[in-house]
Amino acid sequence: MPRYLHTMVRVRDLDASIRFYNLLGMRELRRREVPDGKYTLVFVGYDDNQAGEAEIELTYNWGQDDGYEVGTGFGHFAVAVPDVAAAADAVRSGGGKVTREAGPVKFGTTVIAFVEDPDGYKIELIQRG
Ligand SMILES: C[C@@H](O)C(=O)SC[C@H](NC(=O)CC[C@H](N)C(=O)O)C(=O)NCC(=O)O
Ligand code: NI
Repeated sequence: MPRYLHTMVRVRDLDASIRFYNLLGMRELRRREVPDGKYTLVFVGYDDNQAGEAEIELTYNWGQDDGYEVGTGFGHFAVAVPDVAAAADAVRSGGGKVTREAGPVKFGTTVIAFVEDPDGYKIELIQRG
């Protein structure tokens, strides 16, 4: 049965990105240095990473520090949290960016919020459980 494994994004500063994803309760699951390709991969996800749980593959191209264009096509990653407002506050107190405060989704009822990682990739927080 095929499984969705990860989404890869290019980042400017691995430590800053990992610190941000730590604010969402994720941690560095594994890292792969590729000297021949001059890049490093860091996979972040949740501690209780069950088989099939999606991960984010942070790719750092050595020396590529001036950023990438996120573009208008990319929307967001989504993370389920028990309390969106509390999760958004945790991001804010940790120095992360909250771009849309907790509240019912437009035209709907599910409580969501949006936060942004250091490279401008958006993460939707969805209230679940
Ligand atoms: C179901 C949940 O995972 C969503 O992402 S719905 C969030 C909603 N999405 C859109 O409006 C998509 C269409 C929009 N024109 C776009 O291109 O992004 C959303 O972002 N709502 C905004 C809000 O503040 O509720
Ligand atoms: Ni969504």
